[in-house]
Amino acid sequence: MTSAEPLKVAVTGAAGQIGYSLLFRLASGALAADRPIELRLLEIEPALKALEGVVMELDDCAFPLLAGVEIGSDAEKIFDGVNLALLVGARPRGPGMERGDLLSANGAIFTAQGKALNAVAADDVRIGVTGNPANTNALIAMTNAPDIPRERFSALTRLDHNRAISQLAAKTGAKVTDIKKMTIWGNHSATQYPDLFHAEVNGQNAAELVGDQAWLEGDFIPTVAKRGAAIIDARGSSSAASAASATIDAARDWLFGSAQDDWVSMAVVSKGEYDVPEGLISSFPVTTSGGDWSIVEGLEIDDFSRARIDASTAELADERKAVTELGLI
Ligand SMILES: NC(=O)c1ccc[n+]([C@@H]2O[C@H](COP(=O)([O-])OP(=O)(O)OC[C@H]3O[C@@H](n4cnc5c(N)ncnc54)[C@H](O)[C@@H]3O)[C@@H](O)[C@H]2O)c1
Ligand SMILES: O=C(O)C[C@H](O)C(=O)O
Repeated sequence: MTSAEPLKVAVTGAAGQIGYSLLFRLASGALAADRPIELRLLEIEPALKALEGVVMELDDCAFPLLAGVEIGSDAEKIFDGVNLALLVGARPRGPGMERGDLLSANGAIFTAQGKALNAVAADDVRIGVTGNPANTNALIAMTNAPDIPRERFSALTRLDHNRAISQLAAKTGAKVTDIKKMTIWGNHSATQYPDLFHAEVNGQNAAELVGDQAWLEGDFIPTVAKRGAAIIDARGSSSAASAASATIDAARDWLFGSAQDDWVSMAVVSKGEYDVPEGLISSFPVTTSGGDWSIVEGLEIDDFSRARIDASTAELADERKAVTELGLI
């Protein structure tokens, strides 16, 4: 496709909270500043009226880059020819729930959407899953789309990555732009492992600079891993604007490339890297270029990190077992 052609971007759950932030940023050029965009918005039938209202608002912004908007509840129509599918639509958790509690409620959405993408998406499609439990939903969609290369599926851990950068910046007094090579390993859940041992602050190793293992274990890791729950407690509903922002960060870097001197966190299918069981969609440090990601290899993993990566990937293996038993994959 030539760069003058609109990028066709599907968003599911478009009438939801995240959708309300995401659509306006997509349409205003946050994904591709010089490329027209066509939005394909999928919702369940009862939410289509609300979605019509959101489309009126999109119209009213007169966004120069917005080349068209289509809405509907038929996934095969909405996904037809899409270059990017952002799968956001799923029920959020409430207070006291873990994201894994949503497996049976949300899993079935991703079998149907995986099949529809398999049937009608563009050959170059990339699929980013934000709806929770994101890693296992991405696994379900990937397994139900056998003709789409497995590398085209990713689950969102960029929000966790951004949260970790923000916490480290606050601790060290650095700017967020001074922080590089942050990594989130594992599941987008409370078992995730935000890793400071490879992160850098102005080129200096972050764990050494902080020099405070008690803060790292007792403050930094739980604050990042439980941030979603803290926001639910404070706001009464789950993170939305920050989730939309991270969804765009992740898609932009995937499609158009990440910085040469840095890496980002993406949950992608494992080929056994860092002893993460093959076939799980687990978060890794990745670089991106030309629409492809590659896992940063060769990092030394000490016993502390190993135990945390293993705990989170064990949870992912349990989730895979659960959705296998539910007949979703
Ligand atoms: N990975 C992350 O970092 C991250 C961050 C925040 C939220 N989330 C998750 O994103 C999801 C959406 O959150 P939200 O706050 O926007 O929720 P929301 O309830 O406000 O919106 C979800 C929307 O999805 C729609 N939907 C339900 N089933 C659908 C289907 N089959 N097809 C299309 N649309 C469908 C609903 O009608 C609703 O409008 C939740 O699962 C939430 O937990 C993930
Ligand atoms: O925590 C949640 O349930 C929502 C989201 O996954 C988040 O991390 O904010």
